[in-house]
Amino acid sequence: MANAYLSISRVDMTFSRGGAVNPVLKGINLDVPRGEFISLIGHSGCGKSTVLNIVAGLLQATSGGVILDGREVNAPGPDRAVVFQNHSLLPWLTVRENVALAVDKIFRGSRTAAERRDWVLHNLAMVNMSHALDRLPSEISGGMKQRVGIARALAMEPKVLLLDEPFGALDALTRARLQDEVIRIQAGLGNTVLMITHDVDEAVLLSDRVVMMTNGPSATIGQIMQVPLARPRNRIELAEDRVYNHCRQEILAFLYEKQRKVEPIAPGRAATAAWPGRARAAAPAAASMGE
Ligand SMILES: Nc1ncnc2c1ncn2[C@@H]1O[C@H](COP(=O)(O)OP(=O)(O)OP(=O)(O)O)[C@@H](O)[C@H]1O
Repeated sequence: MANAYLSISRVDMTFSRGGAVNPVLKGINLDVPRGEFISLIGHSGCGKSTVLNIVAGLLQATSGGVILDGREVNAPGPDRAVVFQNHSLLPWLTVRENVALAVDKIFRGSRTAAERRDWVLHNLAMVNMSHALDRLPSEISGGMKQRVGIARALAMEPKVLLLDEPFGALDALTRARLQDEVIRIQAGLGNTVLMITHDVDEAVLLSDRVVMMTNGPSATIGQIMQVPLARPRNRIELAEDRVYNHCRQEILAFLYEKQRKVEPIAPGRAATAAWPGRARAAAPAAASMGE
């Protein structure tokens, strides 16, 4: 793609340990223009985090590589901020200090102390955390911790924001509220985002494109779907929207029909099932769901 900002080219990844070889990714190609919001969806264990970690520079691909804004990625850097499912705030620092640590590290040479302080406050205000600046991570809820993690990532002004199931550990209502905040922030900032999710609605609601991965081993991109929904998006209005529901349907069909995942049943497991009377009836349904 001529206008690719982030380019993942011919990426293969094989993990080897003690003679065992695990070919996880095969031929991953993805070009992302600047400002695009991409979701990566696929069954558990197919290699989504491996893709994200390669883009983050935390893992080196076995072959192929990643180019971001014309430069090859081969180590972690401040141009790629990662938000993980479980917050990674330093427990002995307050909300404000956690964000300030990253801001000071990146902008010490280019912004004054007052500018950096204002920038920390601005980003925490953006995620509605101004009321808890001086609290420790242990004194705030899980959703608030994720907000601080998002503020910290945004404050770094990364070229690409990498979100690894950022709302995965939250209850449904908190998750919805945070998704709405990300929609609002994204409308203003237009970040380039690569987000891993297991949630079909989340993928459709937030993304410009949804990238669907095949099952491993040697997982690859099976399908890419454009989400032709105007922004800003409103979850309540979209619930009845024909295009929204078509997009949902397409992802569900990919995951549960084309990439139907059958978990292997260990020898002898069926016979020793906890509910012997129900084992035969329950097995097919359980086997069809990878996630
Ligand atoms: N550092 C590593 N060393 C060895 N194997 C790894 C490493 N990281 C991932 N794997 C293996 O690669 C495969 C893909 O893992 P990965 O975490 O990327 O999948 P995923 O799709 O993100 O899974 P989930 O949705 O459950 O988080 C798994 O078989 C996993 O065991």
